[in-house]
Amino acid sequence: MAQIFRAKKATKPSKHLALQIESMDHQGRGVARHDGKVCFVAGALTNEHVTAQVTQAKSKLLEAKLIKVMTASEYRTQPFCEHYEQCGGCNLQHQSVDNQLIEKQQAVEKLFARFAKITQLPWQAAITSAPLHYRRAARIASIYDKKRNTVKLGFRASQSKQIVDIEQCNVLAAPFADIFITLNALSQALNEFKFISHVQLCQADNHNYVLFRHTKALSQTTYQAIRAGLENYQVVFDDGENAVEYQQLPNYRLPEFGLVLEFQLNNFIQVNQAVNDAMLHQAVTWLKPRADEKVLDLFCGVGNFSLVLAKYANAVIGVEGEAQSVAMARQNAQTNQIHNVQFHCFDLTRAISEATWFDPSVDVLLLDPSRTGALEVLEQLPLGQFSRILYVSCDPVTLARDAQVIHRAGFTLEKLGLMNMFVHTGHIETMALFVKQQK
Ligand SMILES: C[S@@+](CC[C@H](N)C(=O)[O-])C[C@H]1O[C@@H](n2cnc3c(N)ncnc32)[C@H](O)[C@@H]1O
Repeated sequence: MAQIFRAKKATKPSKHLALQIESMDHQGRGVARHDGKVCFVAGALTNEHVTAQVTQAKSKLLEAKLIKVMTASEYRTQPFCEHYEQCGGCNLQHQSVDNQLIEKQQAVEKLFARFAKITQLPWQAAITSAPLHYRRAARIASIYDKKRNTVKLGFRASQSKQIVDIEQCNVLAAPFADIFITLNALSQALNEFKFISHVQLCQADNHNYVLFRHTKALSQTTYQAIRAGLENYQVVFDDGENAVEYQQLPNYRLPEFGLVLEFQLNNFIQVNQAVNDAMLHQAVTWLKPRADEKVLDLFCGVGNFSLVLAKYANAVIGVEGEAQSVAMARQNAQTNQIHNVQFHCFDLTRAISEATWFDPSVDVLLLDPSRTGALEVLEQLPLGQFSRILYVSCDPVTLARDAQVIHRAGFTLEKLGLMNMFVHTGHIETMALFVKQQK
């Protein structure tokens, strides 16, 4: 039987579209319209006229790659980093810092109007940060290329699993900006570097830490060579099975509150120290916890908010899902001699009927969830028992969704403020104060 061979269809690159950018979304992408569809263009700014090529088409949405800026926004700036085009890190370097905040605020307004049906937001001044060297913690990927017998070290490329070789990163805390040179030299000199899956950096207040996560045992020679190459840092190793051995645990100080918090490198800590200090100050100023009040701090980590609030309130209950963070929070309460706080380990997506920490006499609720938000717990808590709810959010979509639940429970959004925790990135961090309406 004759076989028919059909020539493979060549994938046609889509033609370039001329687009007028109308606004920016909550991920920092330009938003335009084309043929009745919404089109997202990463790298484009409001009011720009650009050409772009469609990379993904859905029934109502298009995603397009920026080809050329025909008319530039007055807020367009020259990116400061040579890796900007490839690295998935700081995707807003082409936008002035002030304008980043304005656009982020507008993106939050749209989400609140859409999900929570709240308009006229009570904006307060944003918490801002130094634009460079603000990141005290970061994770560097380390990938072994078997074919070439080389190790690639760097950050993930934008929307990809590829690693971008980094030479210098100027948003990292100053002691780490050039560390890639040393790490690359070590990876070339040491055969066993191929067993390293990632390197974690952390500028604590006592030392600068570098953690090497390895998937196979390393020889003493490799341990010593890594330590010798990084003699100005505290080097620690994590084999994924045994507890990491620290000569001294990393810590950070909260000078305004006279606290020192210890943590382990796999615990969550707020990445931008200056913004964290200002955020804690703002939380106390907005909440005004009184000496006769009890506070519930959900998603409490190593006690960042709980221990501060315990200085003002009658008692604080902190709840956190990661056992090791809870252990650190308890230790931090002890070393700081704070006795009116208790910490509980609990997965806050679970039924709170199983919670031993629930106390119907708590007056104030603070929530600081990860990006998935706090819907499960908010829908279960009898919100009417609280007089104030402070929501610290790292995702405006889940904040707006959860705000609807709080709003429906009879609370008014009284204050809202951005916190520019991750300058030059599309991340939006927000603090929202809800106050129970008087009947
Ligand atoms: C954004 S961090 C905030 C931590 C702390 N409030 C701070 O300021 O450092 C979110 C915390 O929520 C915890 N978490 C995430 N999902 C959780 C869950 N389902 N139940 C309980 N805790 C969870 C994480 O381990 C992390 O410590």
